[in-house]
Amino acid sequence: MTRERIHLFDTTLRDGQQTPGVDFSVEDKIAISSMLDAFGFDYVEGGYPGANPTDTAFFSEKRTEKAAFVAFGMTKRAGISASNDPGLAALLQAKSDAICFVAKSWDYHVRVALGCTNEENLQSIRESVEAARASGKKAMVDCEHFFDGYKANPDYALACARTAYEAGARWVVLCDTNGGTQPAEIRRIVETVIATGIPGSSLGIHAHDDTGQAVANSLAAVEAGCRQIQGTLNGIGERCGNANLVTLVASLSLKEVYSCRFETGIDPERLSGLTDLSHAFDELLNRSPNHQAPYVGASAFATKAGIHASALLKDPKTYEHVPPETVGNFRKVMISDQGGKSNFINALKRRGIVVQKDDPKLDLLISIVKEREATGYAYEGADASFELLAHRTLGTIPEFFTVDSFRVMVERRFDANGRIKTVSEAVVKLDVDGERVMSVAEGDGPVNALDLALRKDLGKYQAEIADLVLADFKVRILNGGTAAITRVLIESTDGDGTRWWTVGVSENIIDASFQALTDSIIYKLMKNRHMAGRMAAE
Ligand SMILES: CC(=O)SCCNC(=O)CCNC(=O)[C@H](O)C(C)(C)COP(=O)(O)OP(=O)(O)OC[C@H]1O[C@@H](n2cnc3c(N)ncnc32)[C@H](O)[C@@H]1OP(=O)(O)O
Ligand SMILES: CC(=O)C(=O)O
Repeated sequence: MTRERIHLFDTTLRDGQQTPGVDFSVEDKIAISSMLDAFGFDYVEGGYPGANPTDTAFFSEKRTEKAAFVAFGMTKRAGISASNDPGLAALLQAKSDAICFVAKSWDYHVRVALGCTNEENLQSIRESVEAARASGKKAMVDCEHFFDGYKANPDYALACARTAYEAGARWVVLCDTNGGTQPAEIRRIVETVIATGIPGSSLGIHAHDDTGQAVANSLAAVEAGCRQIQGTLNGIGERCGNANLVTLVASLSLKEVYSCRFETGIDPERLSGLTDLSHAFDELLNRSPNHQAPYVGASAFATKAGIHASALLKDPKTYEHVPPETVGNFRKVMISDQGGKSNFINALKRRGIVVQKDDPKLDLLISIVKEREATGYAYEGADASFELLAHRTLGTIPEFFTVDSFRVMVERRFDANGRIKTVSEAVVKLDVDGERVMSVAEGDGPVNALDLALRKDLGKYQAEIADLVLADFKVRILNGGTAAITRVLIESTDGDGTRWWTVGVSENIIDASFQALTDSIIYKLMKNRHMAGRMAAE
């Protein structure tokens, strides 16, 4: 059976730019448009030339190779001709393949926001589309507030869509601008539009996520006949965002109900790059990826529940709706107090530690983890500390060094110029293979001083930790008041780029930090001996 083509229209650089806190530079736009182009989206809407210097500069060149490069802007203003409208002129001059006009399709908006007559608005739509086509560009019309407009005055909303279609718009896009329309309404209204004679092959859907249903609304529109979907990477966009194209690409490709009927322009081999695309975009925005994002989130294929882990080990299909690798994600069975034996066996196996289900040491390890988690440890986020704890409990770890004592001082004093200075100094005494080692270091703060002192002299192991770097340090206070428990998570990295996380918990922040710091060093020494880090290296 031949499949119908769904055209994917990305508006990350236009509607995505309307997200509070998001502000793209020209360089950002260049980088993002090439990512979108390479991934295989059909249309890349780059912004609104003429509205601001960034967008005008961005449209001074065509920025895509395969995707159609689209400029966005409003239809000509009422009361002036198309040839005299400066906004329209900027759109026509932009180096784009197509123009996507935003047009009012709710008579209430025509009256209140535009202040012109319904007929004048239809004329603006018609003449704008004709002007775009006359300049050799494809025209599309985003019918703003189409669904709300249809509910208020169906004849007028339809007249706007029809005017765009008859003027030669390649796509007439039905917009749920305020994002409140429900999937059943979308389906019914799209079917009605098609019944009036505008074919689904010319209709698009632009859904906002104000009721958390932008993806569902887009799919409902496709089921009803629309063949273009507008959306954004990771669903960014005005207010609650736009339809998430990352989710839509995955569902259209992997869910049989869609994949047997439809195909997109995205090469199936690209699908395994979906997680990377989503995360690379977040990197560019300088924000952490959403762990619970469908398909691509770090938790999308993660479980910490023992019953789930047990079944996953027998067959991953038991708790996965699609194989994680199809979208470039991976399965993660975490260690936590929700876990039973299977969870632990699996987690240990991935670290190269083999233990039998009936081994009493396994029961001991499970009870230690559960006890420790009850006191504030969190091994889900501290793989390396978990691994060390397992080795210690199973008796498979060498004793590299022992800590005799440490001391940290924080002193506030005047420096030689009479300025107030706070100095931290740490002293660490270790036993390394029978040799007593004492190190003293000053640091920016007490934890920094302690870290420097601990790593200053590790006797015969010193050269081995030369490339160890502390990448991140997170402190969490677990209960309020002066007797609060502190959890410290430390992220470390080394010369080969491996990253690992260690944890320490104590009523004293310095003590909690010291535990996490020593775990990090011991893990590094284990790793150097190929006794650790299997999972980190996978
Ligand atoms: C649903 C959406 O997301 S639509 C896209 C919304 N995005 C943006 O607005 C971001 C970019 N916009 C801008 O930078 C500015 O609004 C500009 C440069 C486009 C226009 O700026 P200004 O000329 O100062 O107008 P301003 O922003 O104050 O108001 C919009 C004007 O456009 C008119 N207008 C709005 N939509 C349309 C339309 N579809 N067709 C014709 N005119 C329109 C309004 O009636 C209003 O006219 P008025 O100035 O006579 O009251
Ligand atoms: C055009 C657009 O962004 C909207 O109607 O939501």
